Amino acid sequence: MSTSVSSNIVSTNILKVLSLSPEEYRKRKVALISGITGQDGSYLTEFLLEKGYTVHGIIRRSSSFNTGRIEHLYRDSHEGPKMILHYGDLTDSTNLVHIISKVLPTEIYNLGAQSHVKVSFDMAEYTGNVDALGTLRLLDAIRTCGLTRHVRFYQASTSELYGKVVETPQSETTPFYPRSPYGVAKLYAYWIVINYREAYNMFACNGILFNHESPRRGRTFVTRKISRAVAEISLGKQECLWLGNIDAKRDWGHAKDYIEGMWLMLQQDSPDDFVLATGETHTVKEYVDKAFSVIGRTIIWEGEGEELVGREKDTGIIRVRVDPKYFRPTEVELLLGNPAKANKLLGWKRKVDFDSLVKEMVLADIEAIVLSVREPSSNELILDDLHVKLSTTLSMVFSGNEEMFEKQKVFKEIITPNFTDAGVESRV
Ligand SMILES: C[C@H]1O[C@H](OP(=O)(O)OP(=O)(O)OC[C@H]2O[C@@H](n3cnc4c(=O)[nH]c(N)nc43)[C@H](O)[C@@H]2O)[C@@H](O)[C@@H](O)C1=O
Repeated sequence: MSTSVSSNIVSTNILKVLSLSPEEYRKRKVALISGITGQDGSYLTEFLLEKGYTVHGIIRRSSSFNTGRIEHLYRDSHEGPKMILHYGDLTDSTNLVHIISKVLPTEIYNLGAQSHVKVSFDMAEYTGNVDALGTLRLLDAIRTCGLTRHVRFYQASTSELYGKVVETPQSETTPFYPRSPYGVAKLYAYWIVINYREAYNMFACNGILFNHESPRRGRTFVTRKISRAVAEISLGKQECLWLGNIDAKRDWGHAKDYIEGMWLMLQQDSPDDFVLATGETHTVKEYVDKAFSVIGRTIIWEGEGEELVGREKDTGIIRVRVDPKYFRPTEVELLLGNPAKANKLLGWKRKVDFDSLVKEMVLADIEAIVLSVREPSSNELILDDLHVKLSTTLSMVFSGNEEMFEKQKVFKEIITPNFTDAGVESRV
């Protein structure tokens, strides 16, 4: 199809939908997600598909695969796909206009960002371009397509806006004091959403989300870095974990719970901004302690500052050390959110508590390692050694827990054939 014919179809489509009332238009249930390949994007896609939406996602072109988290949702186009991916980028306005005019979404979730706080100090301009101006570009693309009255817009705002906090706990009325190029870029995005809401009467909301984690969290974020390391340590594949500021306090919830909150914001009668948080705060050190306790080990802390070490009680082995390279030029020391407004107006409440979150992440990482030993590249010796350590770890982790006991059986079924002589011969 030539470009001009395709453009004509796009404009005809827009004209058709503009004749619908916003209520009629919204009945189509079409979502567009930037950042669909990330942790939140993947959970949100599952959630919306379940609710009967057609989900479109914007993905950046990359020479390596970046769709691992949503691969399981992809169906062949001949089966009538419900998730459709488009190449695009928050730095490319023309492309955003084209995607929106083609997709004609009823809801847009702007989850795309350079989201790593430490990296934002190294890539400050890029972070501003994507996180701040990218939000403006999306909002303007909606206007360019004439869809301001039709589309509802969710902005992934963040507790990093509070930065050097001026009050605790932080709520929707707490003043902001961002402490990184990431936080500053998100501050622009927060205000441009409010400005477009007021200036053009758009249904646009900020979800001020505190840290939310899961087994799908990227491995450079501290919770996942720890859960992965603890899993590796339990299987004898790693000896020590190096961290930065382990006294930092965060309000950590489960990403799956927060996804529902995002959607709820767009289902209200009028647009507003909401904090989603657990109302609990924990230090990075507490996360480490809890993660090690999942594999039945206790960490004893010794020393201070950069000399601080975490020693395993039973063996005396140093399992945690501090590396200043992970420190940030300006740090956010404490975050603790007050989700009362979301509780009251959205009926939203987190379901997964801190202990369950840490446990799920550590177990998922153990599982991922177990499954990876099935790769043909593994060799017999490694498998043999791992089998002994794995059996010990599994018994400790799963003892006394009915639900986990079932999982242990599944793990054992998966790995056992790999470790028998015949299994190693035939499978590895
Ligand atoms: C809500 C907010 O949540 C996230 O931002 P973050 O809080 O910076 O997340 P993080 O897991 O990178 O750090 C948490 C804390 O842990 C400290 N920390 C210690 N040692 C290491 C360490 O080794 N690595 C990392 N990454 N952090 C460490 C670090 O200094 C910080 O105090 C993003 O999703 C962001 O997009 C967002 O919006």
